[in-house]
Amino acid sequence: MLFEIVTTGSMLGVLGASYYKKNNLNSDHDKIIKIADNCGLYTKEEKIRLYRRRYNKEKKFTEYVYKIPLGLELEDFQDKYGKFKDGLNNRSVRKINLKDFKELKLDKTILKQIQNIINNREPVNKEIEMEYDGMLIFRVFDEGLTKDLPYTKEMLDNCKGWEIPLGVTYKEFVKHNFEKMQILVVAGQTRYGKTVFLKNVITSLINNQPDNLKLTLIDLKGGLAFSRYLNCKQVNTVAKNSKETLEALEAIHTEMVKRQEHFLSKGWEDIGEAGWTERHFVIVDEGAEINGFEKKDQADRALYLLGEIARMGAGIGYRLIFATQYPTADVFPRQVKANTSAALCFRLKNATQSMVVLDTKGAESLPVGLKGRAIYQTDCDRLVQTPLIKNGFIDGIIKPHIVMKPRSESSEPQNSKEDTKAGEYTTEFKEI
Ligand SMILES: Nc1ncnc2c1ncn2[C@@H]1O[C@H](COP(=O)(O)OP(=O)(O)OP(=O)(O)O)[C@@H](O)[C@H]1O
Repeated sequence: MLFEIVTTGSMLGVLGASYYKKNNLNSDHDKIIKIADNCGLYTKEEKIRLYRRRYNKEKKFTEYVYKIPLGLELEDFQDKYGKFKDGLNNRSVRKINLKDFKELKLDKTILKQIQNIINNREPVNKEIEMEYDGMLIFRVFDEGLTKDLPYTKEMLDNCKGWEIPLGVTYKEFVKHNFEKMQILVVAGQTRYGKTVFLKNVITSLINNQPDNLKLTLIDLKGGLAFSRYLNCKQVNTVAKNSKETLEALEAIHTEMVKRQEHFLSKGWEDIGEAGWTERHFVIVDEGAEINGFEKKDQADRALYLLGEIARMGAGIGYRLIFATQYPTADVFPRQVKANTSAALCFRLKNATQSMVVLDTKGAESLPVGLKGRAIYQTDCDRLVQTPLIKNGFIDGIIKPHIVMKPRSESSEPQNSKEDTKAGEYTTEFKEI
């Protein structure tokens, strides 16, 4: 009996799926034609004409190739992107999930359960992409960007060197490479995923570069978010207030100046040429708090030092991540903004804030309440879903890297010599 139901169910599922695909193909093409018509994308003599259609099974998209009327160009169609996208997503579809048949309960409600499976409808979530290559290429992806991306070990294994898993777009996995883009600004309204992303960065780097990573964590939200990393051997400092922040930044600055002199004396152009493998990451969570330091001269000094790390640091092995929920012009040290090559921007309050971070509007229009959704800006802007890393997963990864460190009230870096004054520590340069 069970076998019959499952077999019948599977057959219905297969038929349903192929019915869905066939109709889906036709209706998407019909819709594209109709939307183009309604948007005035035709001339007196001609309308767009389908030349070829092909389904890419692996990447799950249908490619429609259209001949477009003379006098129209790709941009005319791209301008109507929103209309095409909404038009292709304006309904729900019957979707039979085969795995639901496996979960059937053998009781008197069985027919009802099968009916529910067959009548199941889900909103469509397609993404489109347009390109011109003598013809207009219209790619309709079966699935748009996911709303939910768990962080996995596979993602981590996929990252090499100084890469970390940044997230996914609707069509690919995206990594951020700190060797190529050494400064990263992270912005977003509260509770949209900044801290989770920073924990992703720290955990990924600890796992992939355990012997080369050095971390200075400046957590001006009280130090709780980063507390689980406190005893990791890669963590040099966790600074939680203005005093500790200044001490840590002064120490880094002193070290940077010495390192620069050393490079000069050796004739090395950068850390690559020096052959040094260590990278020192300075991660600031809630950079806007610096402006709120009690003494203005302390705030100015801290912003200046961060600016110096951004200006001088990249070539000699320093990396900076500056995160804030209040991206106004005065929050960003000028040098940080000027030297930033990448930004990850979650939803922001308004277009002005978006302009500060991305130099363009858009972050204010990201979906309300959708955590982890962001614009990743490098040489282009990409809409991404960032991975959600769970604390249990983090603890498993960092466990082998935890060492017992002496508890100290001060945030003086672990490798500072006892006789150095606060804000000063000695770096021994090792040639390899
Ligand atoms: N990528 C993600 N995917 C799904 N949910 C997420 C993601 N990132 C964060 N969240 C959820 O949102 C909550 C808030 O995230 P997070 O603490 O990173 O926010 P935040 O931007 O740092 O906020 P605040 O500025 O107030 O510290 C998390 O506890 C988690 O439940």
